[in-house]
Amino acid sequence: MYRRPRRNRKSPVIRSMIEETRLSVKDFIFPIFVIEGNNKKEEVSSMPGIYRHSIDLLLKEIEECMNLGIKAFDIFPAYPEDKKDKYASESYNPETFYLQAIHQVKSAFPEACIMTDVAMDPYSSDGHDGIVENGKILNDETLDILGKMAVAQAQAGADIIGPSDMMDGRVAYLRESLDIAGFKETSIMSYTAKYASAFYNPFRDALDSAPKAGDKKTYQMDPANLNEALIEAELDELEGADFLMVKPALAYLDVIKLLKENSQLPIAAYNVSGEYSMIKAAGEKGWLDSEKVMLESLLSIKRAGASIILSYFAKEFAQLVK
Ligand SMILES: NCc1[nH]cc(CCC(=O)O)c1CC(=O)O
Ligand SMILES: [Mg+2]
Repeated sequence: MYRRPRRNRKSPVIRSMIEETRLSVKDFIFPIFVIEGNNKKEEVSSMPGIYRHSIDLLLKEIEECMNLGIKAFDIFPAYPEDKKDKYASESYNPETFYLQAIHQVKSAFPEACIMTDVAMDPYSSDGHDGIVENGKILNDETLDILGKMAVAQAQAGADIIGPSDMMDGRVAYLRESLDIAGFKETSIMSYTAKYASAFYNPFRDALDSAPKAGDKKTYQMDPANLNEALIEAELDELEGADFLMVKPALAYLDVIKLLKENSQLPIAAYNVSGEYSMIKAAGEKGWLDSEKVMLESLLSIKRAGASIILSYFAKEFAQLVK
């Protein structure tokens, strides 16, 4: 035997020299939930270790993360039912607490990178990402609301807006809306290939944003499809997206790899709520070593081709490598 691959595995030093993939705190965007009020920190029941923070405590949380080297955050609002309506009007109300939260975070930490979500669901009384009319989710009529929402978020200080609703034509529409409003430098991270996944449930618990009727299959992609992700990617590139995102991550590593091979844009992957909760739950039961499984899972997402990982594990990862 002349070829013995095991020689390169014989010691920790050699193993670490030949490591092909390395995770860094710089790879991460940490999704964080914000609620109205003061001095509030509520744990999401289906996401142990993940909280909804009022703005004052959100600032503290972000400061802690910044000190750990996490510099990018995706902030999501949880609104009470009485603030929701059919047209998600609260989403672009300049007085609304979410926009204030973005403004305060950006003022306190100008060097942080703040991403926001552009979709109707946290503000929609129907719990859908678009306007619902006779059981249909309207595409073009929804774009106008998304445009107002994106401009309001950019105005509040968002560095990157993340259209997450899978409406057609939204990247072009938002690019134009932002440019006309003078926000030429606001980036767009498109949720390019976002699947109609059962892994989003804990997130919908966190925001109380589950659809009141029906599902999201007429806008989010069928988990069976791969070619369709290429169509979505091509359109988002043409429409002016700065980053392409795949979501969820772990059950869609092939999609991450495919987009990486077919686009020169940076690829992001969203390691979603259910992927987090599964590992946490098995860890709590003592069935898995959740820390090791976390590291292995995050590594697999990067190995597949994602240069940016949105993950609820971001802070824990940073604490671990500190
Ligand atoms: N458009 C809303 C949105 N933005 C991010 C997620 C899910 C994130 C997660 O599960 O962590 C969702 C839920 C959905 O599409 O129903
Ligand atoms: Mg699309």
